[in-house]
Amino acid sequence: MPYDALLVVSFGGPEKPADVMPFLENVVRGRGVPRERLLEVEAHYQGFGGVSPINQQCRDLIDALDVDLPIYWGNRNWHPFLEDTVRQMKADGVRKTAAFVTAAYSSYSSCRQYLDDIARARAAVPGAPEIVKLRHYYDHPGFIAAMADHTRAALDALPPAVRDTARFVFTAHSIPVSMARSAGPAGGAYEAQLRKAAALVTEQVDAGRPWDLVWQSRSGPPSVPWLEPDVCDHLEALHEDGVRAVVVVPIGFVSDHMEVVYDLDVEAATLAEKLGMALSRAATAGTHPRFVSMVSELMAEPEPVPCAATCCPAPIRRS
Ligand SMILES: CC1=C(CCC(=O)O)c2cc3nc(cc4[nH]c(cc5[nH]c(cc1n2)c(C)c5CCC(=O)O)c(CCC(=O)O)c4C)C(CCC(=O)O)=C3C
Ligand SMILES: [Fe+2]
Repeated sequence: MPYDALLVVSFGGPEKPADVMPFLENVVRGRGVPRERLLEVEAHYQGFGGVSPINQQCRDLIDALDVDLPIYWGNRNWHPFLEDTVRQMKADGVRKTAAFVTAAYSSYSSCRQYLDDIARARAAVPGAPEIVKLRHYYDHPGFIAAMADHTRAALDALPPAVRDTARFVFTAHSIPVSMARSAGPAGGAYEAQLRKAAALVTEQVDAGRPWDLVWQSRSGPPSVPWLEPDVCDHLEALHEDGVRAVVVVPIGFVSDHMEVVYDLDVEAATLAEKLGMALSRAATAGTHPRFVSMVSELMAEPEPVPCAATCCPAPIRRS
């Protein structure tokens, strides 16, 4: 193996009430997210004591990893910041590290932006180690097996009377339609990869069961089109079609983020309750043993070919 360390790269999240606004300012800097949306999202975080589950999820994953090398962790938007981590790696004499990013799919937000974060952190640290981002893993047997196990468990948790007719509703973070169009080397990769992952999970759990892919956690100004339908609108539509039960599978996230514990476990769950629809939410990959072993498997693969510079381009911003 050519690496002498593993670097886990993640989004970052607040860990106390006073962190929430500065964290959100970091996330949306220069991105045209309306103030009202920001205040709404702030309230979601404050409703959970100002703590996002994401950082603890990163610590749990790092504890679970079976990797015989030093493991480092750096975030885009909150402590520990990637640049500080890269500085520490340099001080420790790391020369070449693999980077595992906690986002499985191609798009500007889930791939290119992390590459840019890594490049910026390296540029700020003279003599920084070489950092090799591991490949996309949305269709890796480890990720799929973890999500299939969790989907099966969520299905089994539904009342027996509605279990056979329950629909699988896969959800992922919505992104602007323009970002979806330019995702991956030939465009459209975010949606195509999500569809592939959802199909693989369904095939393993119960081939032939009807499933849908829908979106959640829309941000940005209302004037900009984002991927639709939203998961809540979709639950209403399913209800009107007579569907009585759903298994909601957050296939777009690799661990429980605020989007999962608020937008699904509070918002979607409240709506389902109102509609009289049974809803069971599948766990995210988290520290599932097959997801954990996947990381070592990725590190043992030949070094991935880097993405082309034109892949998943940054959105054009008017500000
Ligand atoms: C594709 C994608 C992923 C999946 C890939 C990945 O995992 O990276 C993801 C993950 C996450 N997004 C997160 C949080 C937020 N995302 C926001 C805003 C945005 N997300 C976008 C896309 C994505 N986001 C986009 C296009 C925006 C608009 C602004 C911009 O162009 O960048 C905002 C602003 C407020 C709002 O929601 O409006 C927040 C607070 C957290 C942390 C949650 C926690 O604390 O547990 C995580 C893991
Ligand atoms: Fe986001």
